[in-house]
Amino acid sequence: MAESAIAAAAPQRFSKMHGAGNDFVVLDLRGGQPQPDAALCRHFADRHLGVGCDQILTIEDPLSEGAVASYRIWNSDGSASQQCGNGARCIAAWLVRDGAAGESSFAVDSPAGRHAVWPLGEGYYRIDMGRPEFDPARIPLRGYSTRQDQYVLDVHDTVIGFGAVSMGNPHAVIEVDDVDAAPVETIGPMLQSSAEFPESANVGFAQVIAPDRIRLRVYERGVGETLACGSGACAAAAVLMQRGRIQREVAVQLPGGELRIVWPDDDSTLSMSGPTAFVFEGEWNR
Ligand SMILES: N[C@@H](CCC[C@H](N)C(=O)O)C(=O)O
Repeated sequence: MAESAIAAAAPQRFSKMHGAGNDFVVLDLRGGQPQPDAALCRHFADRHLGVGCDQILTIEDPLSEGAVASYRIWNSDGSASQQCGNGARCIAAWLVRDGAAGESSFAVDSPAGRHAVWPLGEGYYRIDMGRPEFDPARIPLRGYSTRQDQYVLDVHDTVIGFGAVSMGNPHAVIEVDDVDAAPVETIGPMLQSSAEFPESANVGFAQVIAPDRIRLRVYERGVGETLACGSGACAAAAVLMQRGRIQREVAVQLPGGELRIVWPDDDSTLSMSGPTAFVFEGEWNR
């Protein structure tokens, strides 16, 4: 395994956090410290040989005027993502604990853009996740020139109907009758590897429980099924709101916890609220 610059500059302090069970190793790289390479990310994420996490989040200097910091997202397989909803809340909590941000609203930058953050108290945060992007070219979803409420693909003789949206990162959303019985481990990787998703996708399985409540499981790109996916919750809510299946404010029940999504209308941005938790602090000495 290749040694990266960050591994050489040991010890590297980190925070272990989670948001609704989606867990993270958080590295403070402000001041221009080097990024971990893909091999080091995989090592951090390894649940037997490393710390164990779904994603590595790196906190860096702000990219836009007035933002407190920026962050990047690395999946457990070492691949980079543009967005992480649960991660955004954890970054916000980390910055508040650090003193870089206060208890009033502030802004952070991600690869997907700038996000307003509202501390809600008791570890809860609301994040402005931007406008859902349904244009197939921008998801990206190949083979379609116009957006559709429902796409239908035949992948290895399995017909899959799904909605598609970008929350900064690509998502497919499949509505199911019973989320407990959803074929997450088979259809998830199948759809991810289809040629129509050139950058793969996070695949959500959503069950409508009531007009203001859904259940959701997500097979994440670069990870597999996680206990919660914040951007996946936003994506599922946006797709089902667009179809008129649910109200514009909805609770999303995930295996690891509950998130609240509000998208007042198609022209507004969508916000996500939910919990954060610090698990432990550590030093990486390899
Ligand atoms: N768990 C995250 C999403 C993390 C990135 C995703 N796996 C991707 O590759 O796009 C969330 O809470 O949004």
